[in-house]
Amino acid sequence: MRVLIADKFERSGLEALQAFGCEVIYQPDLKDDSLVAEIRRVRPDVLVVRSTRVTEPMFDAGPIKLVVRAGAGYNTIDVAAASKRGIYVSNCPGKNSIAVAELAFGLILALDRRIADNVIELRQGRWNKKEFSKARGLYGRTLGLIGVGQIGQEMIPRAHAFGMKVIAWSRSLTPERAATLGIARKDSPLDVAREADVISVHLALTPETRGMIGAEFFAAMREGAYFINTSRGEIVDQAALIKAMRERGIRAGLDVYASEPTAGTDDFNDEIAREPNLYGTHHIGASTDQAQEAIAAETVRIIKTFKETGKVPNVVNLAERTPATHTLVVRHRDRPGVLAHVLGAIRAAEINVQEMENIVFAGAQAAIARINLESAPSREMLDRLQVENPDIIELDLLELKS
Ligand SMILES: NC(=O)c1ccc[n+]([C@@H]2O[C@H](COP(=O)([O-])OP(=O)(O)OC[C@H]3O[C@@H](n4cnc5c(N)ncnc54)[C@H](O)[C@@H]3O)[C@@H](O)[C@H]2O)c1
Ligand SMILES: O=C(O)CC[C@@H](O)C(=O)O
Repeated sequence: MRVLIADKFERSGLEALQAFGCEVIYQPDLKDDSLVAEIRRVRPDVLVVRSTRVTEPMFDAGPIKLVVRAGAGYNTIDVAAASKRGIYVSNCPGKNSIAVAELAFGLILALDRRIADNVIELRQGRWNKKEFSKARGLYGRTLGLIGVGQIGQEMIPRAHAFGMKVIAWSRSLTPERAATLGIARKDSPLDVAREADVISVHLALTPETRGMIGAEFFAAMREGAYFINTSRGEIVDQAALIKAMRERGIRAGLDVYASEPTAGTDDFNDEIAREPNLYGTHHIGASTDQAQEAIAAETVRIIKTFKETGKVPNVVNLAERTPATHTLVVRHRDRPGVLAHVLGAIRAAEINVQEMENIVFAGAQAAIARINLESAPSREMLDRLQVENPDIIELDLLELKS
């Protein structure tokens, strides 16, 4: 199996892939046209990326079967184009969530004590205890989470350790789950904005979350509250944030920006970087040794499983629901030709097959096939099938509940 790695990747992961027989091509600086050209030249089975964008021309350039996002967010991959071609896209959920929560807390503490400004003045040879002695402190304050996925959940015990109360909105957060986590559930992001002293955003970037945190949200925030975003820049309306920083004293800690470069070093001239109320980092949330080792190990597990079983862990682009309306259950003797016979009849009736599985009983004398179909075969067709093939023991048709 040939694996092209088009981003920075841990040595331990490279060695592990080679150890179980993968041919590894490690080209961390490839992107855009140079990546298309390399895919055409190398013809990889698997493409591994971090922030590198994966676009449709890359899928047309070679026989890629699997794209592994060595990280959590996969908005930089054209998942729709992959799905159209039957190419798996997998990610490494939860493997860098502690690192991101640590950075989010670093930003919260830094904003509260204005640590970066302290350091800058000290480096300039200026003692300014008078100015920097003003801080609110975190104890007893309220942290508001927008999104309680893997990272959001890591924020909770850290906030509790600082004596903070936690409130949260997340699209699937139930009151029971909130109670288990020891947090208060809010009905909307705006309810969180109104009640929190510190807000931290931990959403995936999707068409629904793009621009979700905008002017109304910032207007609802408490004057002078802190706003942290380590998820994706595009979730926030940056112009509205800058306005809130200038007019309402909102302090922001950002690790991500809609305009951020994909390369490791580049110019960055976004106006937000010059705002005095911004403490910004360089999309480094996931960049601890621990997190990168864990991401590499998970990437290796995904590729090893694929190589050895044909199955892929953590796939993000399988259909949640197919157009299947019925399941045909075929109990049969485990002999050649039975399933071909059934499938032939289904094809003749012009019925499309969706999912299909065949399980075999101990001793390999009998098996059951479950075939999900886009419409129901007629009773007459089922009766005929059974008469025509003595290896079919029984046929059942189940209607799928919508
Ligand atoms: N700064 C970094 O280096 C860094 C590192 C890891 C992840 N991230 C970003 O943080 C995001 C969250 O990571 P995670 O590990 O917690 O992921 P996760 O999948 O565990 O959580 C994602 C959250 O987004 C919510 N969500 C998804 N689609 C939504 C929709 N349409 N509407 C409302 N909510 C929706 C989910 O309900 C969940 O709460 C990632 O998607 C990634 O973009 C950044
Ligand atoms: O790989 C990185 O450095 C960033 C990864 C991060 O944004 C993620 O979504 O996991």
